[in-house]
Amino acid sequence: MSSKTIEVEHLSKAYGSTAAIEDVHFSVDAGEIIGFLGPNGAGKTTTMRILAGYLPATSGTVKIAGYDVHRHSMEVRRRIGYLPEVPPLYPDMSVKQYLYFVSKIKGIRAGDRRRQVYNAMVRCQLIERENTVIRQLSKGYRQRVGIAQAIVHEPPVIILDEPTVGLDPRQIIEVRNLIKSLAREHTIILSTHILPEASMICDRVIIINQGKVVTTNTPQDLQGQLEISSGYEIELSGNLEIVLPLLKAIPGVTNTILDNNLSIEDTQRHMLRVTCKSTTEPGKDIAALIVRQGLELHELRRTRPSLEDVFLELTTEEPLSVYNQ
Ligand SMILES: Nc1ncnc2c1ncn2[C@@H]1O[C@H](COP(=O)(O)OP(=O)(O)OP(=O)(O)O)[C@@H](O)[C@H]1O
Repeated sequence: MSSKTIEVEHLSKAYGSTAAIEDVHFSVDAGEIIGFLGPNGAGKTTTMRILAGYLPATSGTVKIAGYDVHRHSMEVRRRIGYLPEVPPLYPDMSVKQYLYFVSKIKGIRAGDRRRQVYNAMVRCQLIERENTVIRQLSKGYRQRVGIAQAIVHEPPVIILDEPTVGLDPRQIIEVRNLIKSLAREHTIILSTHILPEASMICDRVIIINQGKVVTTNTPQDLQGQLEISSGYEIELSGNLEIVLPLLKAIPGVTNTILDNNLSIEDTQRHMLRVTCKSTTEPGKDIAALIVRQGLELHELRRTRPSLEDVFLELTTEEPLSVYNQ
């Protein structure tokens, strides 16, 4: 049996003539926490539902702990906890009643229910609200109940679809902390359209756009992927011919890119982009060189890569950068 806890291969789903996802593939190791990140309509919910066994794929396979979700759906359901976008709560039940109810339909043995419901409530910090009727709970607490129902049968894999959507900032922090606390004992895959959320919680991020996986990487490496954003934007006038090679020779500088589109011919003003290694700060040397060579420096602005840049570069059809090499 493979050491991968989740294996997704060539997964596609079409709704009529709409291809929601196409040839999606990735794998997740035991204990990993993976972010499935993409803009609205990217295919996150479709993928989560197929993984959880709630939606048949058009083609491709998903294995959870070695079991095919389609052919061994009962084995798979025992091993996953699923929080859909809208948690399946019964508003008239108390938290405890609801979790007992769920534990029963999930097939937990009668003798184990009390302990497992209690554990789920402890882990989701629900003990103080165990007798509160669900309709009286805040959205943040309701989401905790949603997570408690996903973990009550102690599954090794948890699938969370947009777990912080619709919560206020304080509740978002609480739910994120709760998810992180679960990561030690579970393999978690969560979908989100919020990039900082993925980078804060996850070991790895899978970016999906228009139904296709665009990249899979750690948040740190994703950041490094867009070196072009690290550098300086410089507005200057004068003769660039001599200065460009000298700029390239400054330690730390990796490239100079002249933005011809923004150059203003008649005033001899140029927009220049100088990229540099993200660990270096050659701004002072760049400015000194420009001035020393007799050019006029109008503006020098530091630009740093952010995960947002990476995300937008990867998921926006028009390239963000207007700079042509
Ligand atoms: N039941 C359906 N019938 C037809 N098309 C659908 C259906 N469900 C989803 N789609 C389409 O499939 C694509 C992927 O949708 P999906 O809900 O999986 O994306 P998502 O990334 O979860 O987006 P969101 O965050 O907006 O829910 C979209 O183009 C969507 O319009």
